[in-house]
Amino acid sequence: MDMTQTKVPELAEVLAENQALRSRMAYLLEQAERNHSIMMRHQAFDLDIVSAGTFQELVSTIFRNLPIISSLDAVTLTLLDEDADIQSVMGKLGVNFAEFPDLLFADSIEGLGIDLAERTEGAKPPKPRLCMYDPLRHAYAFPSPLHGLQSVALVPLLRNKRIIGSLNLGSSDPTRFTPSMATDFVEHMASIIAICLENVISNEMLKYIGLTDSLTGVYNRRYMDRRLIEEISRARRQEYDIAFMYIDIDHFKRVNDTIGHQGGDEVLREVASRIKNELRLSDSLARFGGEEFVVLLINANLDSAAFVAERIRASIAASMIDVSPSVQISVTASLGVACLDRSVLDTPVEAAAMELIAQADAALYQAKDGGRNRVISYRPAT
Ligand SMILES: Nc1nc2c(ncn2[C@@H]2O[C@H](COP(=O)(O)OP(=O)(O)OP(=O)(O)O)[C@@H](O)[C@H]2O)c(=O)[nH]1
Repeated sequence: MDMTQTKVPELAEVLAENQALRSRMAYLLEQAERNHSIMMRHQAFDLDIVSAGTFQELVSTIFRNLPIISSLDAVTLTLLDEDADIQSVMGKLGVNFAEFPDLLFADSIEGLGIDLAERTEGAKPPKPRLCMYDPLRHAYAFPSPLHGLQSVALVPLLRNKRIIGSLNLGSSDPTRFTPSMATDFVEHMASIIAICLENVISNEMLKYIGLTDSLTGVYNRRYMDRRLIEEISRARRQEYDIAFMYIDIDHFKRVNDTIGHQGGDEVLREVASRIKNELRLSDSLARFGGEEFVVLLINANLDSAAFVAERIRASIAASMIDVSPSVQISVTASLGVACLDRSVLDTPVEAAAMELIAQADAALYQAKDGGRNRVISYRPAT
């Protein structure tokens, strides 16, 4: 009997084993390549969101890229916004929420996509919840779910163990998110998203505070000076009219003397609100300091600006202002209106802005001089 033959495997066996190893290797290689490509895509995504400079940019990047790089069928983002500050400030900074139907806001932690019953007890931060999609339980996270949603991951967005929102991922594959799966990857992704969100929100809030008047909530002089330059350049390019209005409360010193400084502050707030009610969304209102307000009107010639000014004057004078339950006061205001002269194109924009402000101021002076509680339009001497 030939002993060597029993020890040496058949050639066919070796070939089969070799083939199996090769295909196993090819599979592992393919997996490694796939994982590498996923990792690269996620790294690119991380870079994109880290470099987003504004809230709008960050949110658009998340909604545009995350479904693609993670092969998801649904992505929604819920932000905890108890006093609606985020919505209010972002709205004022020009974020159009209609563009982001998957951006949701919750006024309490219960309104997030996180199942409170499942939240980890004690000081430990809540963990992501991966499970089958349930239209009832997940209605908060997916208010308008796509047809065929099967499994979801509700991932808390945490900053220093504080919940700031929830990232909600959905798939039409029932095995994509299951309770037994490891959650490190989604947790890591959510932590980067949470940092980015907190950064842009704080930056936008700071930006907003620097451009608004803390007493009345309307814009301040810094904002208006900047805006005026932008709008004059645009109005010149696109050939439309812009008008500028100065509004000064009459005898405001007397108001303060009669009802006190705090009462005066209340009057300023109410006057700001009455002016705002008469404006279009495209117009902007700022407090230039003291009892002076200014309005920049887009697409308005001198006559239409004077018409709006008259409405503002009437609304301020129309009814008493409730300073407190027992104190009411009646105030009037004088208004000066001027329109940008678009025929003069050789003046630098900054000089044109100063000129426009000065013209409205001169008209206001005439309104004061003429007896107050009136509107005067600036008409250049011909
Ligand atoms: N309550 C309050 N008063 C302010 C504020 N800023 C300025 N004032 C007051 O506004 C008053 C402005 O008075 P004046 O500039 O003399 O003008 P006026 O009394 O309104 O008289 P005319 O403008 O000529 O009608 C001053 O008494 C300031 O102290 C503020 O933030 N709050």
